[in-house]
Amino acid sequence: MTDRPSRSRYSDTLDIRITDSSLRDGSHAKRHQFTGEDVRSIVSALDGAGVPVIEVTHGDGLGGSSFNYGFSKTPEQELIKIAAETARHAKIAFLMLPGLGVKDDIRAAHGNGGRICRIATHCTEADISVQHFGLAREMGLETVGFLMMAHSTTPENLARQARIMADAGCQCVYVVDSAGAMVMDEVTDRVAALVAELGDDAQVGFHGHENLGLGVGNSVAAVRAGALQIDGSTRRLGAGAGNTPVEAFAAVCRKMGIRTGIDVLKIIDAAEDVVRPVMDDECTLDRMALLMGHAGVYSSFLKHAYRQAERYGVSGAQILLRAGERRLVGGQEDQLIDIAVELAAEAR
Ligand SMILES: CC[C@H](O)CC(=O)C(=O)O
Ligand SMILES: [Mn+2]
Repeated sequence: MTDRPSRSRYSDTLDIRITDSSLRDGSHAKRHQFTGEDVRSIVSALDGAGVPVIEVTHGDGLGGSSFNYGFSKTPEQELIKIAAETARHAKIAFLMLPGLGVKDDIRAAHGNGGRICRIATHCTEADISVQHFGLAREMGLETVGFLMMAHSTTPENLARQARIMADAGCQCVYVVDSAGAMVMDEVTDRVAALVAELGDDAQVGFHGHENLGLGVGNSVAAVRAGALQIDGSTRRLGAGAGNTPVEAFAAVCRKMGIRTGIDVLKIIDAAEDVVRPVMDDECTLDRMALLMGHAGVYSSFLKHAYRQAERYGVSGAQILLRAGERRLVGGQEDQLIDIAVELAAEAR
């Protein structure tokens, strides 16, 4: 990728670039229990199907393995190393949230073969990413910025935050629909605002969740508005109802004449034969997931809400609805416990 990306297509051979996040966003759905063998088999299958970028990290990014977010079964740096040793063509990406991960984690991920550093902040807090983008660029890493919970601010504000990331060295800023709460026009407006603001300074990307069943449709809207990088997860393996299914999106792109470099038949097989057996359950659009899209709740809260509902004998749906009312953001997982305690007290 060059420093001054094309605005009309990703490269000479790709119209857009797809990043598969099954081994990072999918970590939420697996309660962070991926093994080295899971990573080896999934990376091998995705790489063989032509997926150009594969993201591997704890679901909450570097340093996420903790009491608050859930401990990893296998250290993420080991998983990144296995992924980099397995991939023959795909680049390995890793995610970090400043504060949860630290600069030494970026250095370690680079040492283990990670080549794309994706830095995520809440959509109004891009300023906390500045030094991390600086470090990543100094190290020769490709950089991506994630503006999370993008439904919760206006396109204009989001564009201002994207400008902060781009000025800090971010080469592609993503509109991140963390809650799967956006409908097509909202995606179009936000992506278009970032494209207008960033011009040739940085590309624009879109990361969707399926909580309203709109992952593929929203991703198409993003591409139409000028996004050149799109995230998805094979078999939707991601938080909430999962992410935009890569195999479905690749098939839709093929029909629309959008070049992704992904072999549709191979990725369909990988989804069924390799990714599904690793999953505990399908990522489904059930009541809890749909409520998240409806109420604008961070998708990674889903498993936490289930756990606290069971622990305190209260309704998981009520926990999520209150989380939406309070506009909780990523990092406030502990407040789900407070809500569950409150609901239990109210029921007495
Ligand atoms: C780092 C937490 C989160 O899962 C990032 C992400 O994928 C999102 O906000 O959707
Ligand atoms: Mn996500």
